[in-house]
Amino acid sequence: MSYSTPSYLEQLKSTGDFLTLTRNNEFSLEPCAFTLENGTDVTVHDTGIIEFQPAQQTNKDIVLSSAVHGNETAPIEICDQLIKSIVTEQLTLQQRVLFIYGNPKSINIGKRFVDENLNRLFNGHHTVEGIASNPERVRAKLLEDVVTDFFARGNQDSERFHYDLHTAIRGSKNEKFAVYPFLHGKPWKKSQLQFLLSCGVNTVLMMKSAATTFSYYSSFVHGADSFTVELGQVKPFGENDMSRFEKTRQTLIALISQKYVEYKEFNAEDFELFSVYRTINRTCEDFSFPFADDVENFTGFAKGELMATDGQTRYEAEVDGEAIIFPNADVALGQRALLTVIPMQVDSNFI
Ligand SMILES: O=C(O)CCC(=O)N[C@@H](CCC(=O)O)C(=O)O
Ligand SMILES: [Zn+2]
Repeated sequence: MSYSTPSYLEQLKSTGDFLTLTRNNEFSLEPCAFTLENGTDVTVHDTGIIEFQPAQQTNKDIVLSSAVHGNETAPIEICDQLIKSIVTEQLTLQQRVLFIYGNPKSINIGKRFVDENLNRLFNGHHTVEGIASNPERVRAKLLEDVVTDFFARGNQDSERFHYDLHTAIRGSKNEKFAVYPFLHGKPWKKSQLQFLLSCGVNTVLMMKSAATTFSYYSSFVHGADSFTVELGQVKPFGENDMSRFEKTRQTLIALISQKYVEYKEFNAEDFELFSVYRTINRTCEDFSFPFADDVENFTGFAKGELMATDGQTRYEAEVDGEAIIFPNADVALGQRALLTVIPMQVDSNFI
C-alpha cells in the first residue's frame, strides 16, 4: 500500500513518540509507512495502531495491546518505552509486532472508558441489531479488523501471540496475574506459563466460558496464545513504580528482539493456578458488596459468607476459600460484577 507523507512523520521518526501522537488524535490518524535504517518496516494503521515488520524472516506474530482501559497507565508506559526504542533503533526486532493503544480518548480523560467498556465489545459484540453504535463499538470492530489483517499477513507457520496488558482497579493479594481465555477444551500451554513467570506473573486464572474480551477474541478467532495480563493496580500517569514492571519489560523485549527465547524449566510449584468458579452479573440497580473497596482480589470467603447482593438475590460463598476477582458494583446492568475462583492444580490438560 502506498501512503502520502503526513505532517507528523518527521517528528515520529525522530522521537518515536507514538503515544503523544495517538493522544493528540483521539479518533483517527492519517496512515503512513516508512522503513528504519535497520530495515524494519513501520506502518501506522490508524491512531494507536502501529506495526513493525523486520526485514529478515520471522517466526512469531505478536500483538501487544494496552489502554483497552484508558486509566490503566502502567502498560501504556511500558508499550510507549518499547515503541520509542524500536523507532529510534535502540532495539532491533526479530519478530513482527503490532502495538495497539485500545482507547485513546479514554487515556486522555483518565477513565476506564468513555461511553462503554471496550473490553465487552469484542468477538462481534460491537455490532448488535437495535443497539446504537458509539466510538468504542467502532473501535472494537477496527481493532478486530487490524488484528485479523496482521495475523493474515504473517508467515503461515508463525506462532501467534496476543498479550493484552491491564492493571486492576483493586489491589491484589497476587499482585500480577493473567486470565487464560476459555480454550473450548484445548489444553493449556506450559510454555505460556513459563513466559508469564518470566514476566513476573505466577498466577493464572483459567476461564470456563466464552467472553467478549480482546484476549478471548484473538485466542478463539485467530488461535493465538492470548492472555489478559494484570500487572498491578491502576495508577495515574507518573505514579507508577516502573521498577515493578521490569521483569515484564525485559521479557517482552526478549520476545520481540530474539528469534528464540529460553525460559526457566516448567515446575508446577512455581505457579498459583485458579479456575473460575462462577461469574456474578449485576442485574439490578440495587447491587452491592458487603466488603470495602480496599479488600483485595484473591481474598477468600468462608462457605456461607455473603459475597454480593443483587436486588433480592444474596450470593454466598458455596465452597470454603471461594475468592473474589474484579469486584465492581458500578458495571452496567447485565455485565460481570464479580468473578469467583478456586485453586486448581496442573493436570493432564496441560501440554
Ligand atoms: O480490576 C478490575 O475490576 C478490572 C480489571 C480489568 O480490566 N480486567 C479485565 C479482565 C478481562 C478478562 O476477563 O480477560 C476486564 O475486566 O476487562
Ligand atoms: Zn483493564
